[in-house]
Amino acid sequence: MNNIVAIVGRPNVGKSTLFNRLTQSHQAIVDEEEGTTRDRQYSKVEWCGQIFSIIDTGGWVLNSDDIFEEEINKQVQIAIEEADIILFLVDVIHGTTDLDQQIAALLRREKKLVILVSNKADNYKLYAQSAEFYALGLGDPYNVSAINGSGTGELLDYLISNFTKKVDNKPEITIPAIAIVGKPNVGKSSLINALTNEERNIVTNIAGTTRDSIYTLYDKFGLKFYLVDTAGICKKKKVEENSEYYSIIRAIRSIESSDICILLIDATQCIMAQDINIFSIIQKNEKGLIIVVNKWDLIQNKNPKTIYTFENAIRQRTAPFTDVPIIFSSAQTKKRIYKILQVAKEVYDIRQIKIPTSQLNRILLPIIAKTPPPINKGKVVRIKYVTQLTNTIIPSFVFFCNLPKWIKTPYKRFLENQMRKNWKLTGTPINIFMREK
Ligand SMILES: Nc1nc2c(ncn2[C@@H]2O[C@H](COP(=O)(O)OP(=O)(O)OP(=O)(O)O)[C@@H](O)[C@H]2O)c(=O)[nH]1
Ligand SMILES: Nc1nc2c(ncn2[C@@H]2O[C@H](COP(=O)(O)OP(=O)(O)OP(=O)(O)O)[C@@H](O)[C@H]2O)c(=O)[nH]1
Repeated sequence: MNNIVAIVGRPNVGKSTLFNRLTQSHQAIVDEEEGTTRDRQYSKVEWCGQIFSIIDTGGWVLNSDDIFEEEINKQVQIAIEEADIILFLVDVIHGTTDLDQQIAALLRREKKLVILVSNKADNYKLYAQSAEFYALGLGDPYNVSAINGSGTGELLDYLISNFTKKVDNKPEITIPAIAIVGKPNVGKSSLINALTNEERNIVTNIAGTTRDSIYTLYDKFGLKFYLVDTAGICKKKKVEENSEYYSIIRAIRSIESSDICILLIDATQCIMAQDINIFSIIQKNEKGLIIVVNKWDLIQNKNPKTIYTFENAIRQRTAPFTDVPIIFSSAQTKKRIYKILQVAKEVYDIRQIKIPTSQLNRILLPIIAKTPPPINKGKVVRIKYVTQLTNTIIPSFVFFCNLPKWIKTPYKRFLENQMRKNWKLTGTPINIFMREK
């Protein structure tokens, strides 16, 4: 499981600029494709071989200039509880404000590691000014300029040198670990209860260190699986219950610790921005995915078109990742809840698919011959053969060709779609790599 880093600070100190700087120029690992829209809230970063998740608290409020101090304080509190390291951003051009002092006071009270970042230090003259931040009582300020990038490499070095070693405590790798995630009130607890009620077969309940995930083993309906839960949840108070930021930061840990995510959406609301946020975290973590439309019992006058309309709406919003099972169920009436587990197991098995090289080439080469990569600036790209990589977490395929760099995202998508048409890869992301040969 990865470390989680949260960026906090008052509006306008440059949180989103720093987030973009850290995630874009230093290779956000999953977003490397050109043309993918990046959301500012969550990303995975790789620095010197270490992968971590980074969250920008500011991303959760639309017009953050107007947000109340109370809201900022709440977010800082959640970050303190849930993140591993906090980057506290201040603005060296503007200097210390009352709100900075309030946030610092909150941060000083806790034991969590806080890195004080003095942003907008675009030149040496400004570096000297950052001395005023010592008064915040959080140690040395780190001078960075999110805009021109200076200091950010050192900041990342320091950040990763402070990571705690995370031991993945999932006991057996051959059993699927399933996380049930979704926005507040969609029915996550109800589904877990429906699946596990009167359950007498709980074999183990392995709790890791405080912030790690808990894996509970179930042996039910002929299926063995772990349900992933996050430690430290129960002490949450009412105030935080409806905060999207809170539900997201909680979801991140469960998602990272699982193989398969069951994303619950509410039938009475269909698919909304908050659902899409969680969906994209699942995608970025390359997990198996099943979308469950819960509370299906509340939809009146269902006819064959109803499901079709729902499915369409979901696939439109989640494009281009549309090869995902969608199940309509009710945690309350228990309709189709076992189907969810069956499909989860199917997706888990699909992730282990091994396609023989001969089969890949027999099917894909004629397709490629018929629709070759487009000629780009006079360069003709020839794909010679394709093979699957072994020992990968998700199915990963290498296409050998003369000019790998000239194969762009649309053609890779075309190849992926062809693979999905010819092999059942539903519910799992796949990797397509181009290599020179
Ligand atoms: N000079 C300078 N300006 C910066 C730097 N980083 C950010 N800014 C500017 O500061 C302003 C605020 O930046 P944002 O990244 O939107 O700040 P934020 O903290 O995310 O703000 P909220 O969305 O309101 O929470 C923008 O005009 C940025 O261009 C920097 O390193 N140097
Ligand atoms: N009609 C109907 N109501 C449901 C169903 N599933 C859950 N509910 C109701 O929806 C409400 C929220 O359910 P929870 O299981 O607490 O939702 P949750 O996602 O765990 O909520 P948070 O803990 O806030 O994240 C409760 O009142 C449930 O009784 C369903 O399938 N049908």
